[in-house]
Amino acid sequence: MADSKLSGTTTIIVLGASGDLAKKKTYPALFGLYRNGFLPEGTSIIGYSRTKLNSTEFHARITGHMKILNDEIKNQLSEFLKLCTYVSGQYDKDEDYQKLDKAVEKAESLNIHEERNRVFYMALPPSVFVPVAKGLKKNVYSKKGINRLIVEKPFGMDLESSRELGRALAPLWKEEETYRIDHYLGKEMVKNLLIIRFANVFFGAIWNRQSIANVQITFKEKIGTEGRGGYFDEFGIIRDVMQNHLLQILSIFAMERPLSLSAEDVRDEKVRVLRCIPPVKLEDSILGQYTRSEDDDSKIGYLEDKTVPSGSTCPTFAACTLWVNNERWEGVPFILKCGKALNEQKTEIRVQFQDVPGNVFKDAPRNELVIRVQPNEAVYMKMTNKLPGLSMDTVISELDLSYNRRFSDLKIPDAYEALILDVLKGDHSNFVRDDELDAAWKIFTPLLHKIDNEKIAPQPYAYGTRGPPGIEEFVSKYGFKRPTQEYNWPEHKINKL
Ligand SMILES: NC(=O)C1=CN([C@@H]2O[C@H](COP(=O)(O)OP(=O)(O)OC[C@H]3O[C@@H](n4cnc5c(N)ncnc54)[C@H](OP(=O)(O)O)[C@@H]3O)[C@@H](O)[C@H]2O)C=CC1
Ligand SMILES: O=C1O[C@H](COP(=O)(O)O)[C@@H](O)[C@H](O)[C@H]1O
Repeated sequence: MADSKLSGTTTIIVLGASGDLAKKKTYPALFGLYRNGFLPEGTSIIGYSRTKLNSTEFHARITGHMKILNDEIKNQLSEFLKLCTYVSGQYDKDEDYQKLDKAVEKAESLNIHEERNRVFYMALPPSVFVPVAKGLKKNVYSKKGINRLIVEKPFGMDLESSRELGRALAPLWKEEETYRIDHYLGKEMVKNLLIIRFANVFFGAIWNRQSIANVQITFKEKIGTEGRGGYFDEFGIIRDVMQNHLLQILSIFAMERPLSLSAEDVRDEKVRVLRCIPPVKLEDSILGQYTRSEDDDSKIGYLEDKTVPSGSTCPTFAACTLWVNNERWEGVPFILKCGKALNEQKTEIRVQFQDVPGNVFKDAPRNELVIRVQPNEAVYMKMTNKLPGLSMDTVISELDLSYNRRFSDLKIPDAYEALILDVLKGDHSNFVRDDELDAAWKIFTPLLHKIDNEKIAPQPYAYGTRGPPGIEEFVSKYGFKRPTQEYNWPEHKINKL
């Protein structure tokens, strides 16, 4: 039952409905599902948070980030808003939750179905996860249907706090009722990884230490922590992005073939590979913190942000090399890099293959497979080709699967849309299991404690650059080789015309 598709009356309750995540991600995703007919018939959506808002104010808030491109969408939105109501209340008061329960019952009474399912989405800061999970279980839990609880990251600050959170939630919500979101698992290209790897015989054959020299998983953002400095400073870039999003990508990239595509089989393999990774060492890491831009005065340094504590040593950039000690990967460096206030926005996996053995050509650079998660989803393989003409000169070219050309008529769903739909279907495959979380924290906790306790000074880098100056040397230390030949991607020329 717990893993089945919801039917009957379904109420989605968004806790923290007045907040940033709810307005930027949760409600736009729910609207996307509504427009595409993916919400179960008779769904109601009830927002709950402390702020007192009337219905007009609430609707204005949750629609602020929705793209209303034409009249059809405008009409759909006004129908969608009829499903969305709001209740204000505290996170630690039984009587407020009972008020919420009454509102849910009222919405349910409009439907004839016996079964009454409730999906609770905690778009909340972690400090209130436990009181809210308790209040909901005690006062709002459905006795006549299925209950599901969606929990946002961060799941703790380190191994111990994550276990503590787990111990507090476990007696209230069963593992099969809990959906821990890592929204990168809902991204199209991350979901595609399983298919690229296990449905293509040629990739299957070279996915190992014999062919692959190194793997880089990179997350870059152009914006800094503007306005979020207070929150960010407690966590830093490793907890914000690397320990979750990048490690999730690594685990799917490196895991063995699952027995089946069932959630437990997939997650068993992810856990198994995570357990082969020893804790990251400080010597295998480089930390950075951005300073003022050299050419744009509006781009201030991290420490100049008024929400950041003065003298903070919080890293806004990190590169860490992980080792997967198993038969497939021993000796292959997995370089995870992430940072804010950098030169570009992108998330990609760059697989660099070994040198050509016994090479007879003057300049045959390494092959690379690039899986670009965002923006402009693409899979391309950089290969060496004969330069057309009378010589035997070589040129770097590409086998290119650019989604905007190949799948131009298909829409790539938003990650949150895909994940909320999975919750409605009862599919846990793209959610983080408790033992997976534990294994992920074990890899990063010793390093995080060292950074926090010893206040390891990050290297400064200017806003809008590629990161700390040492990054080049860092990646080349792990065997990454930049080609000596210039590489021109034809689209660059087209864009310049
Ligand atoms: N389908 C498509 O959309 C395709 C697009 N292209 C485009 O062609 C261009 C070149 O492709 P590609 O070679 O894959 O990517 P890049 O040249 O952007 O990056 C290649 C590697 O070199 C590093 N690097 C980039 N600039 C520097 C620098 N100045 N100094 C040192 N290291 C650097 C990058 O590191 P880091 O990531 O850390 O910056 C990355 O690891 C890109 O813009 C790419 O998007 C190519 C093929 C297909
Ligand atoms: O979880 C987080 O992710 C976002 C980046 O998400 P994306 O889908 O826009 O790539 C990041 O900005 C934020 O700091 C982090 O908490």
